[in-house]
Amino acid sequence: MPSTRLTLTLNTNRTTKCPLLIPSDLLLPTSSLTPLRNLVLKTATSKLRLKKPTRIFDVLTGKELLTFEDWTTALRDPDNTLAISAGEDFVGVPRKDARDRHPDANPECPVHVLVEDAPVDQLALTQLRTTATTLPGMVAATGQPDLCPGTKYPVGAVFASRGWVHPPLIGGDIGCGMAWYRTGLSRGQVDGEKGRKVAERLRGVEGSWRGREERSAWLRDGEGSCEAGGEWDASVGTIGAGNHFAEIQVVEKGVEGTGMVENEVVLLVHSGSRGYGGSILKRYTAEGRESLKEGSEKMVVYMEEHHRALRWAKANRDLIALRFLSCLEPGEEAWLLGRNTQTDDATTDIETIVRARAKIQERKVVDIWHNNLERVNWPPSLIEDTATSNTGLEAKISEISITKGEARDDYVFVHRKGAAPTYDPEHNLPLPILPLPGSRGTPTLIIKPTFSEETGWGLKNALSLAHGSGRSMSRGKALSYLGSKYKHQSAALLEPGAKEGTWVICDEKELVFEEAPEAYKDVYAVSSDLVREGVAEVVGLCKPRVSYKVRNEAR
Ligand SMILES: Nc1nc2c(ncn2[C@@H]2O[C@H](COP(=O)(O)O)[C@@H](O)[C@H]2O)c(=O)[nH]1
Ligand SMILES: [Mn+2]
Repeated sequence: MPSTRLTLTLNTNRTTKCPLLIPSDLLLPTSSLTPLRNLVLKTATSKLRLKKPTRIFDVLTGKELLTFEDWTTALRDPDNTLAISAGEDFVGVPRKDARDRHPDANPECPVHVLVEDAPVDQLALTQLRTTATTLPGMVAATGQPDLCPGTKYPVGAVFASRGWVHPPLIGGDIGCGMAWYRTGLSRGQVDGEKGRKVAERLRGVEGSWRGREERSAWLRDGEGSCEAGGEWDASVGTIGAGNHFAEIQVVEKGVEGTGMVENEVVLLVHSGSRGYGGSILKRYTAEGRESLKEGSEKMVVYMEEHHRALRWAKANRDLIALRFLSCLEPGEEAWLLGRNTQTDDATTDIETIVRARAKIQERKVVDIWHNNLERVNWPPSLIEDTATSNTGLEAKISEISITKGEARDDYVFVHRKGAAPTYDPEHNLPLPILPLPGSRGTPTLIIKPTFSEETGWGLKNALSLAHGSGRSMSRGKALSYLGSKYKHQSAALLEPGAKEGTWVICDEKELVFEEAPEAYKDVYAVSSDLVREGVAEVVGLCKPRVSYKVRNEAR
């Protein structure tokens, strides 16, 4: 039997590869698997420079090679590739062959990639294309310019499907999103050294907010209660780990009529459904079946739970804003509720809580979910309406048909994972502005979605835009590379380099490096891709002054 040729690649970076010839005597049914495994792992150590390789996956199927049968199946395909892992699970979406393809998969699914200037990782493109062509029901996929690789599915991506929903595509942080709130401060109160004082005032915003009954009252909206249960509700009003943040920004270039006024100060809150969303996803992926058929009992219940988590996430952002405003505008009575009382069983009358939540809405400029699922009319089109059709494009685009379809072929489920919507689902109207944040050290652009015949009225961008600049380095890489680059200067990463810089509150050492501005792509490259593709305009700009991630309040 001739020897078998294959390729080894890093599980976490498919661009690093090396060839390997397996001698035929290692593949006899009577052979032990140990020499074969050792040869592969040893080659990975020497040629791929992987320090401690322990697991081997078939890239085609994503299956870990454990038994003799696994090995023979994997080596049957000429030139197959094995992904070598240092212990982590398989990264990416398996490319199943035609025999295994789901009957509702669409190998011809159109994939738009709106990227030219922004750098994009090959693994993210592979994840985007593989997901679009293998999961059932896919009708369109779009890679936004902030596209980057996820564990299995990409971030900065939008997938539209018919007849199926896929909970893992939007991930566990259901309802994560961003909201801008106006504050009563002006730039003179946050520029330069003043920013340090403002940062100092941001205390009492960690840990559970007040008592159970007050939280329960806060978690009521126009649809009733969106409580998740004591365990999860205790975290409402908290920012959470990772790259969630609340940031005080100066509006450098405002946008008339939107609440973003030049030289005023706004608060950008980025948070989601905390542990609650993750607990939902876990239940729907526990059995390994990740796609839900439309109309099945499981899908209907998932959609209900997902909707509740979206509402919870909004209530969370509003409560974070209340807690921050209580520090920023201490004399304002409406925000007093944001302060924690000494005892957990103290109660406030429900009226006060309802009033405070209403007051927060008055300060809100925009609030979007960037991890969510939505049923929308497809393909997007203009509704010909004699009342508006002669009054110019602006009037026409407010009539884009987004959620009105009834027949099955009229609508799709848009899955957003790290992608902002271009319209307000509640009022079914295009959104006037959206935040496009860069990082804690770079501007947040104010962008306006645009619609035109050339973009298929939103088809090309799947009615979505980039939600940020996206990572240029994985967390792991940022931690090791930036951690050693700034080894003796980590404190300097938390202070503004110049008058216009940012005071950063981040009492978690690893997060300082993982979330450093250098770990993100250039926000201007992302915006120029959106503008060139004809899906957005840049209409204004904010700059960060105080960025709050996490504070050890005992200090
Ligand atoms: N203005 C700030 N922007 C930030 C910060 N940290 C991250 N980011 C940007 O937000 C998005 C969020 O991405 P998500 O996938 O976690 O939702 C990210 O792409 C960055 O561009 C910050 O501290 N301040
Ligand atoms: Mn997010």
